[in-house]
Amino acid sequence: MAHWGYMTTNGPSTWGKDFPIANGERQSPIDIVTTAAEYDSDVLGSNALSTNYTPESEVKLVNNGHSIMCQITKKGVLTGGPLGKDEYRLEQFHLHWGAEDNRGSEHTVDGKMYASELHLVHWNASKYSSFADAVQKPDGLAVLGIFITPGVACNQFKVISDNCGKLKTSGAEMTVDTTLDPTLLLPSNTSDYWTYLGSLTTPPLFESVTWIVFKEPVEYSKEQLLALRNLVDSDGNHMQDNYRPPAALKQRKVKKTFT
Ligand SMILES: NS(=O)(=O)c1ccc2c(c1)[C@H]1CCC[C@H]1[C@@H](c1ccc(O)cc1Cl)N2
Ligand SMILES: [Zn+2]
Repeated sequence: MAHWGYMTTNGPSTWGKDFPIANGERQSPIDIVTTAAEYDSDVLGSNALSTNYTPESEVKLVNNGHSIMCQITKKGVLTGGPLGKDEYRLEQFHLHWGAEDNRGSEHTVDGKMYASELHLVHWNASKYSSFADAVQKPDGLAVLGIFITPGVACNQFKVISDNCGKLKTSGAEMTVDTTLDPTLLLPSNTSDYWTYLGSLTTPPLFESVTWIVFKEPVEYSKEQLLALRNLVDSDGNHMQDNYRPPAALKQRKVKKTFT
């Protein structure tokens, strides 16, 4: 099969051919039905989700043909909440977005799509020796999902959006000599989130992700969203609508930390 992508010929509806797990029991993203989510108090209090990220001193950006990715080199740790005592290390972050503001996120909330969704990908460093070792394990990964809506510019995201023009083509990489604190990419409220067991949202679709999706969206400016839409993918087309539509919930429950 031609390399997977998001076009009619190689998009999400065709992925099951090469990646049968596409129709698995714990696929992502999902539509979050807010009234069906179960309040779970034990992810609060002492066991609150906690991020302890070290600001990057230089930023490594990669156009990997499907998204724009920032490879993390410092030792950022995510723990607590649904992750219990396990410490998950920040490996990279990337985004998904639409051709227009009315679509682009992967998770939806009662059917509502946001303009984009930022993913901070972590691997379970308490149990596994590397990202590659963790990527296929059922408790191997944890991804923070942050909804993005058009509004004021996000200053911390400027280092990415200001450099998209230099990362136009698939495979382009660059290192920017500036600091970036991943904590500042998170919404101000990190206590209210939904969480469920799911998968990577692109091939290889491994069912190894504990998803944590924050309720509060963050704002990026129109220009910052346009910078993403001007990237070029591995087929030479504008990198837009690089989101997978929601998969079936099947026998899963979504938990929430707020009433
Ligand atoms: N939308 S997402 O956050 O669910 C997502 C989906 C697929 C992949 C990733 C993130 C990223 C995360 C780190 C690995 C990378 C990628 C991959 C690359 C090389 C590999 O050998 C394996 C993998 Cl999984 N694939
Ligand atoms: Zn993603």
